[in-house]
Amino acid sequence: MELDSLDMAVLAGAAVAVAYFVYTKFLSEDAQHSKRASTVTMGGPSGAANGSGGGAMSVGIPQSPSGIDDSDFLAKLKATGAQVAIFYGSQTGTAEDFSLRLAREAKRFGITPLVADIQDYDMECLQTVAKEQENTVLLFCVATYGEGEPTDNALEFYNFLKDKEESGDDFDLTGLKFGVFGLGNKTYDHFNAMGMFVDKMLDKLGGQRITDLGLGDDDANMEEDFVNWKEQLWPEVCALFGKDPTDSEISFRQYELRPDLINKDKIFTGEPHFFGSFTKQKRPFTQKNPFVAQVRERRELYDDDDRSCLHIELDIAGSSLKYTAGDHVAVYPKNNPSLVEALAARLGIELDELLYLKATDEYAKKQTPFPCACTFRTALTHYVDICALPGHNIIQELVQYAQDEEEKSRLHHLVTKEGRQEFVKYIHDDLRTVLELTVWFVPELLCAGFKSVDVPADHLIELLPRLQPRCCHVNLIDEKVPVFVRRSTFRLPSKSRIPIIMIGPGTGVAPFRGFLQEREALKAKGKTLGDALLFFGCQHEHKHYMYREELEEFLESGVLSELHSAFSRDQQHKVYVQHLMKNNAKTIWKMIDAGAHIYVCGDAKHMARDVHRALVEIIKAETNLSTQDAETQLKTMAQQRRFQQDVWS
Ligand SMILES: Cc1cc2nc3c(=O)[nH]c(=O)nc-3n(C[C@H](O)[C@H](O)[C@H](O)COP(=O)(O)O)c2cc1C
Repeated sequence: MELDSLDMAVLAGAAVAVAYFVYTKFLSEDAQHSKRASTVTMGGPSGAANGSGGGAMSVGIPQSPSGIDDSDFLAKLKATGAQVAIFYGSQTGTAEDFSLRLAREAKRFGITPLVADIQDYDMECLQTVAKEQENTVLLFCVATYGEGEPTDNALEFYNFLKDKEESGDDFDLTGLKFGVFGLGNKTYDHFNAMGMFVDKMLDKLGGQRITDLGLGDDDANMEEDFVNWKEQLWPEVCALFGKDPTDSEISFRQYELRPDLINKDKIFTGEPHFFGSFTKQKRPFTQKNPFVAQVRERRELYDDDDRSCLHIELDIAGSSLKYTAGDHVAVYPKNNPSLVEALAARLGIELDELLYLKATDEYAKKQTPFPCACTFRTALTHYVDICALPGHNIIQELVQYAQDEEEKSRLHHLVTKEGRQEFVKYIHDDLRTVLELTVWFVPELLCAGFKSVDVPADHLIELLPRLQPRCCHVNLIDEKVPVFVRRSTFRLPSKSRIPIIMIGPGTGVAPFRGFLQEREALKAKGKTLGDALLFFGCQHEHKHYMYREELEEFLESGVLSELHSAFSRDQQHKVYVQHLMKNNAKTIWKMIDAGAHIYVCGDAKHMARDVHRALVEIIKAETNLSTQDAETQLKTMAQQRRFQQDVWS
């Protein structure tokens, strides 16, 4: 069956099950692009699964062979002679990928880069760097999460800067040359809060901003924002080091093939970090060491030939994985085997051949782009995102491999200033993946593809972004999937008698199923339950009303007090959850007034905004407050964690 779009909700039943939701968009059965790396939500009452694992593991990514203390940034700068240091604060890899791209480009200009995970260094040394290394440029690529919070790896740096701000310490960064690119999404309330904060603080502490703060918006076009920012950045940096900013045509390889380093006893098979971790499972299970869970149940929730939404239960018995209702379960995806085969055929490689890619720079933090050695099949299946939309950097590198002059100039045009609009249309609007660009020879794409591009497999693999934990359709046919728990801040009130209002259309209902199961368990223990309202919505009642029976049972047992469902396409005028909320304005206000907690889960772009607007209107209408005051009230509720959102776009 060919699917236009696939929504998958994996939801929990008992303590051994987990829940997640996925959005994967298929361009076609064969050329698919994963539109959104959505995280995953735990369902079921909070819990843990006990048991024991076993076996030893070893680290797969070699450490720097330089012999210097890896946590001493100043020493590293001196040893490497780095002229530009690029720090990243990244959760799902985009900021890290951008940092690596900056490093590659620096090399192209003849400037020595150093890429650094922001959590790896003690930032107290920045003052000394400012004084002793006045020619060094520090760049920061930092993403924003949660309610304007830093990524996990940038938390310490954030606290460090906050501390400097509040303590008024004499921490002087005069002379420190810096530039910041923030990664965010405009559909969130706190757009790029972390990027803005880092930029503001470095300036406040005396640093010298060499280029304006860049604000990337992945709701619009992050790639374009990044390219625009770099266009201002490089002339400044090149001027500092006496380089020519137009002189960047030389290809630069970050990794080289090193068959001599292959140890036949240590061939990775897709493990994200530790050699042998898939076969010898040893607790604790984390992102680097996921638990390989058995798929226990898989069932279709929709009755629709065009769309699919799956309920999947995973067995986490014996894992000791702990979760609280509202947490997410992340899954390591795999690329579609038929796409891998097709790509291999195009690249002229034998999939079972072994591959070892080693950094050309011995000081590079990552000595291999992913665990090596492995087969080409493993690399293309588990480690690189073969369905990514190509950024400027990939196209720029492909130019040199185009055999046909016309194709060469068309490709080149896409990465020039004049070709900017065409790039956006050709790649982003039309969702054209690397595969389609260079490889895919289905007849209708022949004219669009660049079939003369003869790129070596190892170079393409080096350029492709690393496949990130999320969910992928291939998991649906797998019996086992590597998973780990991502903590969320989406939490039930500490006291069960506090009323709750849940708004979760579509797969946004997933965490609420977990909340209701949690309440059921609390009720069974004799706890008093406050009122609970659920606003659910879907297109068609008879096709997409997932978990209807279960929700009605919760209603019957009193675990759920009221269930309001909106079926947007079942009548002429579209009805959404926000309309039902307005119809129930008085009840909602009474509950808010009584201390209710409000939860919104699902689409950030339209639903969450409309629901936010509806709440403001309800508060306004029931209290006679001005719009501004009603908004302030909702903001205060958010600060008190009485208004929580888990949304994605
Ligand atoms: C759960 C979640 C929360 C987010 N919260 C915010 C936010 O508050 N403000 C913002 O500007 N962007 C927010 N974003 C968007 C990310 O910052 C953006 O996708 C970024 O590219 C991620 O970079 P990374 O892949 O390096 O982690 C959020 C994304 C997710 C998935």
